[in-house]
Amino acid sequence: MIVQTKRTLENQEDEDAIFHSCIELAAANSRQQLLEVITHQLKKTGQFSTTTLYIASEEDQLLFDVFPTHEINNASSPFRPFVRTTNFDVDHRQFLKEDARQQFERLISYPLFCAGRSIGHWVLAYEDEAAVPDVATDTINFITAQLAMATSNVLAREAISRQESEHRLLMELSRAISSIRSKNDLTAVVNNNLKKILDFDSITILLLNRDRSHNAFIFSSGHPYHHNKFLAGEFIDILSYTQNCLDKILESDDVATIDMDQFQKSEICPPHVKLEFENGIKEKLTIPLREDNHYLGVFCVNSRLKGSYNSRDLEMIRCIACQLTVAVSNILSLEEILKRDAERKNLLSFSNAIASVRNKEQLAKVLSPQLKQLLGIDDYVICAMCTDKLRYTPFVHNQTGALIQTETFKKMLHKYTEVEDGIFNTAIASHDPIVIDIDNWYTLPGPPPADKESKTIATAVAINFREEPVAIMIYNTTDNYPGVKQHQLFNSILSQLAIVMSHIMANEKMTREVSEINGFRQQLEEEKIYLKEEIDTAHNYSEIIGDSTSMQIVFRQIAQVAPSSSTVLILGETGTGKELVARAIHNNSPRKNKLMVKVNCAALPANLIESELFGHERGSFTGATDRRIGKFELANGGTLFLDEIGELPPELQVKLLRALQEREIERIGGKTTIKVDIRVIAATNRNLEKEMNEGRFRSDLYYRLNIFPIDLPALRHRSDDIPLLATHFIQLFARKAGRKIKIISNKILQDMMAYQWPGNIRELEHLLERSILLCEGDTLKHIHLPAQKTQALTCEEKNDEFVISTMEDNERNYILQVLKHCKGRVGGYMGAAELLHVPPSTLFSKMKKLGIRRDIVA
Ligand SMILES: Nc1ncnc2c1ncn2[C@@H]1O[C@H](COP(=O)(O)OP(=O)(O)OP(=O)(O)O)[C@@H](O)[C@H]1O
Repeated sequence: MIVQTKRTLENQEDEDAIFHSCIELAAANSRQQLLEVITHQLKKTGQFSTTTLYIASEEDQLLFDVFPTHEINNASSPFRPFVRTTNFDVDHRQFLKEDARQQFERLISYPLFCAGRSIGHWVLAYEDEAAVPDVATDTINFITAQLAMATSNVLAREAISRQESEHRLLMELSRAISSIRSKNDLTAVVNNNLKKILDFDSITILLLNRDRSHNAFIFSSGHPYHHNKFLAGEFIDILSYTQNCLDKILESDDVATIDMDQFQKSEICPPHVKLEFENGIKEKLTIPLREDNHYLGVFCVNSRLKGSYNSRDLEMIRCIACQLTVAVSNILSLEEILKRDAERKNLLSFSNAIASVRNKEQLAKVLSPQLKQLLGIDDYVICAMCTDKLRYTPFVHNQTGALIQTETFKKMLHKYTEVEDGIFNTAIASHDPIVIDIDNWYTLPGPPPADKESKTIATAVAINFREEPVAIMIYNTTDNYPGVKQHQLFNSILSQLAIVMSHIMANEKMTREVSEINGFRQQLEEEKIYLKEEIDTAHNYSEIIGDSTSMQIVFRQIAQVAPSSSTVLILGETGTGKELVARAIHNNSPRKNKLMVKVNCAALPANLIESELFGHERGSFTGATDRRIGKFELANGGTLFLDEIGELPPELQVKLLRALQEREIERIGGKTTIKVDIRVIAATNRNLEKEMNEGRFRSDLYYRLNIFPIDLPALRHRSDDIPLLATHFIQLFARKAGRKIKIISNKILQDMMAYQWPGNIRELEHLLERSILLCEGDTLKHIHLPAQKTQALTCEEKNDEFVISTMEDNERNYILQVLKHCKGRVGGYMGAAELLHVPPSTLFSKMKKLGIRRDIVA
């Protein structure tokens, strides 16, 4: 109900004034103009002392307050409680301050309606009750309607202009944000642009990386952090934002208002927020910066006043947060790009640095500064799995690292450790670096010892390269594990490292193998020289001289056994020609194009015979610096001549027996058996049967060897061969000495035939060689038979002289004798060819060569 006025308008002048005022009201563009019309024009009509216009906006906003004693302040306005009522008939003065209450006797309130909606009240204050005019209701309605419309117009204009301004500022912000490239740029925008749009005391922007493992803060210039002497720069990088606090903020997903009085008491309140509180911040508004499903950060507005932000401000904060999200996303992406770029550069520099590395020493030299520079790693040991795949051992380490210099670490650098030690195997199984718990460290069986005093912490990372795992153990004394922050770079570096290590390992293996091959080559060279000498020697004795019946038997046996691969046992006193016979068997066998390898079982120390026979692997015994193949392998495809077999130690007799039975051998220290195809010829001057009976020679080996025995007669038992042998050796040594000795006295010959020859043909050979050297003239008149057996003879008589003839002559004469004996028959039963053990065709060609005609003989 509208309060009735006491006085009525009396004349037309007043009506004109009201009409005029209303026209002016309609034309008012601003509060100022509106105020002027009310105070100057309408005052004439209302004759009030002062007036107030309340607008019932959402926030009960006071539009005008022209009370001289009151500040324009929403909170303190005396009419604030009534603006939502359409009228009030209470004694308004009770709401006035003391001085105002005394000043005004009457307050009249007129409701203002616009488009059917109450928009506020027009309150008139009168100092004197009597001064209240008596205005007609129509007139009052007319004026309030005009005033409501004018006020509504001004409010609409203001709203438009405010929106325009906000729009302009947001555009500016948007422009500024679009040019943000770094945290520094963002800080500048926060400081320069936000203040124009929003009223605040300070701003905090929290930036989160994807896994929220660390975050950075950007503080506006008014923030107390800028006054903290420990913190320099516009933003800081800290980990102190407790996860709980962060989760709580992000949970809201919209603007959340935090009462700092309460929050600073809670456990989850981070230190910098406490600092804000201590610096007078009473209210904090937070809103997450979210892009799709990722939280990029949090935007915080800090205020020293509580409840100072209205819904329009909150909308503005949301709007700013949207823009900041774009900026933060750009910053993080750009940082990621720059980080990747830097990592690529670092990786490239790392690749270049280690590209030329060829060995461990070079690797350590290059690696240590690189790991320090790129990842901040000081003390590290890189371990590689051994070839047995059961153990691992340090491969390369920082030789100048402080921790590694300690005695405990030095010891572990030469250790082999089981792969299943709880560290290496765990590191291999894990895709990520594993951090080793220092307390468990001591309970594990094999890991490198840690220095408990230095509080060492180890990080182990493993990588596989071509199924060869290598692990890097990094030691440090802080819990800021190197490599964690630059995980990707770390992994890339490790992958490259693994490649280089595998190259080094391959190089080392190759060098080892090359040296082994060189060893073999050298060995083969030696073998070649040895064999050449053997062959040269063999060639000297390629002819077995002897015509005695016993030698005929030997020849026959050689011819019988040679074509087969049967084992032959040659028995006979020393110097009877056992080796010569062995070589004859080999040269007449299908194996003649391969080697006949001789092993003198008596000439080697017992401990070397095995290696000599079967070979050995590198490192299989002290002194085995290289791999060496044995005589069995060397003779593969040919003949193995085991001279002096009777001297073989019993333990080797077993091994030899096995090798002969299995036809395969095993190198000393070797893990595999090697098949060999050899023919064995053994020889001894001992009575092997007696040796066997007396237990010095294994019976099984004896029977294995005694498959085809050839018994060589002692020279004293075939003395009729002495002239032939003497002729052969005199010719040989005379030629060698460049002499022409053709004649030997019959006396000497008879003495020689009477001599026992304990050294057999070798003794004869040496005696004649010496005698020829001492002989003067072309007749051998003296030989030096051992005195106790015989005496030196001097043969004076010419008719006693033994005429030396050539082999050819001897051969011719002998064939002639045989042909005579066979009555000129060459082939067939009991023909000369059969008696001489040669094919008839061979004998024919021989006869042709020697100029023997059958018919002459017959
Ligand atoms: N029938 C032979 N004709 C020519 N030379 C022979 C004959 N028999 C042996 N010799 C020579 O006698 C020397 C000794 O021969 P060989 O080494 O073969 O005897 P051995 O029985 O093997 O001796 P040892 O038992 O001492 O090893 C050699 O120089 C060899 O050429």
